[in-house]
Formats: sequence, structure tokens, C-alpha cells
Amino acid sequence: MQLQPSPTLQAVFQHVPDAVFLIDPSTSLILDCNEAALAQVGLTRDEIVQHSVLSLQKDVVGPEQWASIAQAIRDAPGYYFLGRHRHSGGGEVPVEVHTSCFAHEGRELFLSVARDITQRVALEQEQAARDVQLRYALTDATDGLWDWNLPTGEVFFSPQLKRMLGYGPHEMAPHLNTWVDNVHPDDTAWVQRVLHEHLDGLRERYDVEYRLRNRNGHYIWVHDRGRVCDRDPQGQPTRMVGMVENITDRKNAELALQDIASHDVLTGLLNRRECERVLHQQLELCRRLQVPMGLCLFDLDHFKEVNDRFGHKVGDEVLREVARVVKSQVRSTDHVFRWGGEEFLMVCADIGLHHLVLLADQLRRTLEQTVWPDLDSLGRVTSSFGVAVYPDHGLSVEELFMSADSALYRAKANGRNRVECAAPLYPLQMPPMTAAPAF
Ligand SMILES: Nc1nc2c(ncn2[C@@H]2O[C@H](COP(=O)(O)OP(=O)(O)OP(=O)(O)O)[C@@H](O)[C@H]2O)c(=O)[nH]1
Repeated sequence: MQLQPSPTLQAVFQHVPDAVFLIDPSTSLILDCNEAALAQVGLTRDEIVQHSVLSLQKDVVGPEQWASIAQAIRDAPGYYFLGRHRHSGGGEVPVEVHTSCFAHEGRELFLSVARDITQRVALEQEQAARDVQLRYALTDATDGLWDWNLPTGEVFFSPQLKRMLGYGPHEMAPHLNTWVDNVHPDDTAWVQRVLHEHLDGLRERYDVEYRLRNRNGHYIWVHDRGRVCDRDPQGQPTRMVGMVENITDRKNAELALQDIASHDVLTGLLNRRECERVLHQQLELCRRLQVPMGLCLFDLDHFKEVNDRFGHKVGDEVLREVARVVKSQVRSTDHVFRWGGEEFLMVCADIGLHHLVLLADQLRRTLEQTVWPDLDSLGRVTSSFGVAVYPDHGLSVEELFMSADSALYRAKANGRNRVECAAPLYPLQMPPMTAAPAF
């Protein structure tokens, strides 16, 4: 059959961007097609015209299937299906096909318009993959997500974030305060500062570790990261999204390591390394506040005999008990360190010499009177003390320590089990005190 359209209609037909096929429904033969159809399947006109449309199709096979499809096309005003056309290069082209049935000069014809949807399919696949990722991130990933609408103050908390904090899917009111109220009070100032610095554009991202209260009232450590993703025309942030990771285990391990690094394993007291840091810090503070600072160095007497007579294990037990007794006697603001071996150091801010001597003597007597229930034959354990006070006995950590050490040496030399004061180094050079010294 040869159709004779006008030249204009022929030009329009050739320039339609979608592939257009004219088909004989009874034989499935293609009677005509446009240029886009040739390009879509990579064939010449001779290779298409007078060939069955089934030769192009990957999804319709055999005359029987064609017959039922042809009937469906006749029955539906605009038959539509998604299929795949073979390409001569070996590949396939996803197509969206609209077919209509019409009569021309007493003859039934099908007109199929096949649109190449390769790009759309790729986008849909990409979107589907993103949906899977999003679903995973929202519900299954170990990190929780939040999405904050700044103008309304509403916050979306992902199911995983709620689970992390022990809440059910319908708990945790979607407001900023739900989060604010549960940040550990000691961490609030820092967290808010980091957040506002990011909102003000001073930090590239919001990235902070802090403690967050869970449903049981306990705090977990979290690593919270986020960034502003939308701004209004004036540049003000309107939306911020972020991710919360539970880092409690890692943080506890870190804190335990820090604890090991700063504490003496045997007695649990702060160790010598930490002592040097705290000493400098406390001295600086007392200097600034213009208050005195006391240093008390003490050492168990004849401790070697304890080890020699009862063994190292007993010696260790004695050291542990001494640490416990001393800790129980001092103020919470005083710092007690194991300086080394059977030697201890106490640093007390804002204490005059008189009160420091009283405190040292009280410790000496308490240790002397300590009863060792499991160590009947141990008898008394005595100790000797050397005390020095800033600024009388030294202006630097080194001078103060040397003064306290000399005083301790004198206590040992003068018969042990006693408290000795350092000799004044700067009796006339005391800086003016605003607070009255205790002594
Ligand atoms: N059990 C035990 N003993 C320790 C530890 N560190 C140091 N010592 C012992 O403490 C003793 C210190 O002996 P010395 O320096 O001679 O002092 P001392 O016997 O107390 O005599 P004075 O200080 O002069 O009264 C030694 O026997 C050390 O082995 C420890 O961690 N555990």
C-alpha cells in the first residue's frame, strides 16, 4: 500500500522528534516510518518498511501475542505501553509507545508513536537508588538524622535517632527544645557556641561531640554533624540538616585512657605528670586571685621495713589505704597526688601557713592512728611532712617544691612523724593580698 500525503504533511511527519510507525494491524507489517524511527532502531528504511513490527520489539513475540495486542489497541481509544526496541548496534532502547487505530480509505491502520525514554529511565533508576539510600539512612543506618526548619523551630527526628535515645516512633516532640533540653548542662554552652558560629557563617560546618540525655535519664556521648542547606533571600539560614552518631563506647574508652594517663594505677590518685600540670595551673590561679597556695609533701616513715617484713603486696595495701585516708580528710578543692614510691603531695589553693600546718598535722595523726585490721603485727605507720606556702616560701612551682622538700628532709632528720615548715624565702616581698590571708 502506498499512502500519498501532501508534501507539507510529509515534512511534518519526517520532523516529529518521536519515532512514528504506520502499521498494518492484520499482518503487523510496518507500512511507513519517519526519520526519528530509523535513528531510534539504527536501521535503513528498506530494513524497516514491509518488515513486521515484531522484529523491532523485544517484549512482543509471535503472531498470537500480536493479535491480542492488536485487539487491545482496537478496543482502547489510546493504547499505551512501555517496551523496548531492539537497536541494530545490539543494544535496546526503552520506549513509551502510544498507538491508535484509525481507518483510511476503508482500511484499518495503526499509528504508533514511540518515544525514547532512555534518559527518564536512567533518572528513575537513580531516584530509586536514592530512595533506597534515604530509606536506609532514615530507618536502618546506625546514625540518626535531624532536619531543622529554623523559621518554625520544627525539627524532624529520624526513627533511628529516636531509637538511639530509647524513644518510640511517636515520641520526641518535633521541636528544637526537645533537643536543647536534653543536652548535658556542662556541654550546652559549647554546643550552642559551635552551632551559632556555624549559623553566623564563622564555621564551615557544625561538628561537635557532647552528651545527650536518653529516655532513661542517662547520658550517651554523641558526635553531631550538620550544615545549613537553605537560606532566605537575605542570606539567613532557614533549614539545617545533620546526623548524630552514638560514640559512647569510643568516648568511654578515650576517657578511660585519659584516666589511666593521669592517674596512679595503685592508689587511684592523680599521678606525677598530672601533678605538674595542676601545680602550674593552681599557682597561676592563686597568683591572679592574690590568694596564698599551700604545698604539702609527705612521705611514709621506714616504709622499706614494711615491704621487707610483710612483702610488697602488704606494702601496696598500705599505700592504697594511706591514699584513701588522705582523700577523705581534705577539701574537695584540694588536690592529692602520688608523687612517687611512698611519697605524696598535696596542693591546696587559698590556704595560709597556719591552716596548712594544722591540716598536715591532722593528717599525720590520722595516719598514725590508722588501725590495720588484717595486719595486726604491722603496728603504727607514721609519716613525715614538709609544708611550704606561696608566696612566702617560693614564687614559682620549682621554688615552692624545693622549699617543701627541704622541710620534709628536716622532718626526717629531726626524728620523723612530724610536720616541718619551710624557711621563708621572700618574707618582705609578699604581693598585696586583697583577701585577708588565713595566717
Ligand atoms: N609495696 C610498694 N613499695 C614501694 C612502692 N614504691 C616504692 N616502694 C618502696 O618504698 C620504699 C622506700 O624506701 P626508702 O626510700 O628507703 O624510704 P623509707 O624506708 O620509707 O625510709 P624513710 O623515708 O627515710 O623514712 C622502698 O622499699 C621501695 O621499694 C610501691 O609501689 N609498692
